[in-house]
Amino acid sequence: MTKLSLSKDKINILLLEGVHDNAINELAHGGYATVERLPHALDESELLERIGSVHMLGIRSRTHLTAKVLEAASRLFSVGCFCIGTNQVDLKAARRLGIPVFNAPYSNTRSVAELVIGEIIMLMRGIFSKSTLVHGGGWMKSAKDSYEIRGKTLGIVGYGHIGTQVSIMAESMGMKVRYYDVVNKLALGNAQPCHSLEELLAVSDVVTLHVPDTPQTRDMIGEAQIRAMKKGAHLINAARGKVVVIEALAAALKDKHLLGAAIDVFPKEPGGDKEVFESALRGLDNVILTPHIGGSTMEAQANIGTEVSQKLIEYSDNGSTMGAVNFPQVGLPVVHAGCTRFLHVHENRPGVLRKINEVFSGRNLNIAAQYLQTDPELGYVVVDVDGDVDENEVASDLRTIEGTLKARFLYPGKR
Ligand SMILES: NC(=O)c1ccc[n+]([C@@H]2O[C@H](COP(=O)([O-])OP(=O)(O)OC[C@H]3O[C@@H](n4cnc5c(N)ncnc54)[C@H](O)[C@@H]3O)[C@@H](O)[C@H]2O)c1
Ligand SMILES: O=C(O)[C@H](O)COP(=O)(O)O
Repeated sequence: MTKLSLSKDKINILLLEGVHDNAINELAHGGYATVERLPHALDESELLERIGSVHMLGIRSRTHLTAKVLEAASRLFSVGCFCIGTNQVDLKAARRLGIPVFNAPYSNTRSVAELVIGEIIMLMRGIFSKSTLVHGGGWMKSAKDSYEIRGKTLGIVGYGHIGTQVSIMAESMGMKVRYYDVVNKLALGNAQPCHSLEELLAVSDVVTLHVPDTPQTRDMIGEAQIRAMKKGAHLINAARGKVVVIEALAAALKDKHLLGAAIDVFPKEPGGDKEVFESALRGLDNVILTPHIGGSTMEAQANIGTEVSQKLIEYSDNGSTMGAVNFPQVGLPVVHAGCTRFLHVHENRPGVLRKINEVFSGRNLNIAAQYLQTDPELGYVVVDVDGDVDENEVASDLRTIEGTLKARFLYPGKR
């Protein structure tokens, strides 16, 4: 019979991209010691080779989990993105396969916000080009194109976790803050909303982007938007690379329409540290280029390591999907004493719940507790059943119900 649940020592965990030690420690503390950690990302073919034996996978922004990889992941039951962004995962495919995806929605927020604040000052003082000149033995003592940030206008596109942090810090340093968001957001401090992106671009001395990668934000800052910015303004992108059309930005920097830019994320980023970084921005004056390190601080990585592994453990131990980005959210108490917990993920269609209950009533099993959460497409049911029960048999029957995406029980050792 197919094994439908495993003891913790048989749960294979693969962590990619140098996830912090805290993740390993937290997992070990939770009883999960079969962990392999690699310092780098894997490409699609490497993932396809290895994914078949993995039960829990941890990645950061460089690992792309395509539908093809997820479909080959026959044992995978959860994914942890040890970062904020989840656009590198085909979330719909993961849902369809009954795999919840977790992330750390704000553990590196402060790190990105601090980097942006530093960059605003560096850009407006032209520090990067001046420093490069001095490194080369040059000397150019001048105030030309050097400005205080006090009294200048910062335009924030995307007033979410990071955007609002930047807003508060920038105001406390004397900047005026304007922001644009597609959702109505509470203005913090004296920040003022703009009715359109165009309005924000026209009034800002520095524009900083903090939107996710979505079909709506792809190429959001192209030729027309860059030319709509004030002459002599600066652009910062520490959000996602595909938001800015790099060639249009490079042209505007070359003809001095913009005086500077700080770019941390790129439409095409090297797959590893040994790959050469190619970009039209390389070598341009007063352009700070960083290798996607907005969230790469010791503090952020440590916090993320703990936060995401806790979510993976909760789901594995308990079935809780709180914090999953692609799944109905079910927060669960510990399993009722003397009970077995079954987890069932299914397409949200009429009759599934009835059939699930029939599997238990048909065996004269008493349901001690039941938790259900659905969204328009997906249903997630957790059932605690009293007394002696042949877990493998019940789980097998649950799997035969039409519309089932995943069914398993919590291994007795986990209770
Ligand atoms: N450089 C890095 O290392 C790094 C680190 C952390 C996060 N990030 C990226 O930063 C981005 C923002 O992160 P966050 O935590 O602030 O996210 P968030 O979800 O808290 O905020 C994003 C905001 O953008 C708004 N938004 C969405 N689409 C928009 C549109 N078309 N126009 C205007 N506003 C729009 C949303 O309403 C939301 O308020 C994400 O893409 C994340 O992946 C990068
Ligand atoms: O989404 C994020 O949190 C950032 O892009 C950071 O990603 P990283 O963990 O790959 O540095």
